[in-house]
Amino acid sequence: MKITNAFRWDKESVQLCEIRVKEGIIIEIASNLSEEEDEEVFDAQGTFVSPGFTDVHVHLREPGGEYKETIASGTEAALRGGFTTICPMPNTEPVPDTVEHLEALKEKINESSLVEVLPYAAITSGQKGKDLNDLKALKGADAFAFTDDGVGIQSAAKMKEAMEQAAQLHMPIVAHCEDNSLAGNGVVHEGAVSKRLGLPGIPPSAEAAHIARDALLAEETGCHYHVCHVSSKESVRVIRNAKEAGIHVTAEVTPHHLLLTENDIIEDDGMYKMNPPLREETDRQALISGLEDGTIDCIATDHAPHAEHEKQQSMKQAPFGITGLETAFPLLYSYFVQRGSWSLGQLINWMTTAPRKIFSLPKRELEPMHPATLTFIDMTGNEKIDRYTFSSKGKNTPFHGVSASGFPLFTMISGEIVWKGRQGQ
Ligand SMILES: NC(=O)N[C@@H](CC(=O)O)C(=O)O
Ligand SMILES: [Zn+2]
Repeated sequence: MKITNAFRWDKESVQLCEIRVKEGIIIEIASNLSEEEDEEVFDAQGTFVSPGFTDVHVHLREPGGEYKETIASGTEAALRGGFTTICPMPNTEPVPDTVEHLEALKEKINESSLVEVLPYAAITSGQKGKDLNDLKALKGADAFAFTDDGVGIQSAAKMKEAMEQAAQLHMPIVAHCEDNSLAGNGVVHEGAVSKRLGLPGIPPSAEAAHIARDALLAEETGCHYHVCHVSSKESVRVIRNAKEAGIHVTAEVTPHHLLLTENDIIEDDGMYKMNPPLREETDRQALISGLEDGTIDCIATDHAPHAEHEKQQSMKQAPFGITGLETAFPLLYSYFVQRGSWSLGQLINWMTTAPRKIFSLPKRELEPMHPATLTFIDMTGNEKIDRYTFSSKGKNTPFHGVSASGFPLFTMISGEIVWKGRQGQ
């Protein structure tokens, strides 16, 4: 197959290109490729082509929470957002905390996923923070990495034990950093908005204290420690210091923490409730500079679908989380790339190469010998985000009605167009 009329990021600028694909693999890329007899031609219609995005932090809810999302609906949302590899978190029912549970989950994934799905296994039994799982056996059953995301591991001793074992297995420990004794029953950032709305707050130290503790444990044990959804300037500082000390720490940031602050919360509205919470403008700026200077390694959506009746409640009642797969690229492209803060190359790197490098996944570059697993993005059109058109069952986004460019037009996996939903919409 010859892909024509596509633009790509070529070192410093966007260039028109043609891509030859044989048996699902990219074999040639040039501004003009020769004609081959009887070759199928795919007209990319002037879209921008990128390797499919990788998201190392999503919630698919299956098994146990199928009313919020299923593997089928979540992976369709991934395709629609341009993601071709996603890593679901283990806060499901049951939790993938045994080989049996993980195997059952992998079977469900084989049956219904539309993209590559690499599931995490939990660190502790039932994610209760008490009994360590058989990490060696879970690695043997292809766990992507270990995490109790959704909840922080409260005991430092338990975290150390997990890291000791993970280090021996050369597997990362991925952490939702939250000290419950500091977070309490908080629902928003502890600050102006928690005061104005009379809601219990979550101080930044609830996150940063865990990161500091765990960075020391990672140093002691030699474990690779990855921090989920960093939200505060204090956390960025702690991670920067840890990296400077040579500790193997990596970190991710979500689009919503890069784009929103507590000031976007006008009233007591469950749609703005997420964990960690939206913080202050100085935090948002620290996250942006942390990403730009390499303190934060990659972007992950923390796609957290919930049912409408759950999110249309007040802050105290609604569950934490917002969806992200179908809005991540357009929002970041429109806000940071179109306005000139980032190059397209930077954004693509944080959503493709960087997350794969953190977790030593096979590279997916726009280069010969790499799989033709590609996302084609419409860079010129502009449309309003409409949560009712989401493939995800979770319509819970605070970005409904926001105008953006950069929506994927089609997604290709190993040379096959597997999604072209936006055509003619
Ligand atoms: N981020 C959230 O607000 N919620 C996540 C849990 C998590 O990632 O911590 C969820 O499972 O809904
Ligand atoms: Zn989390």
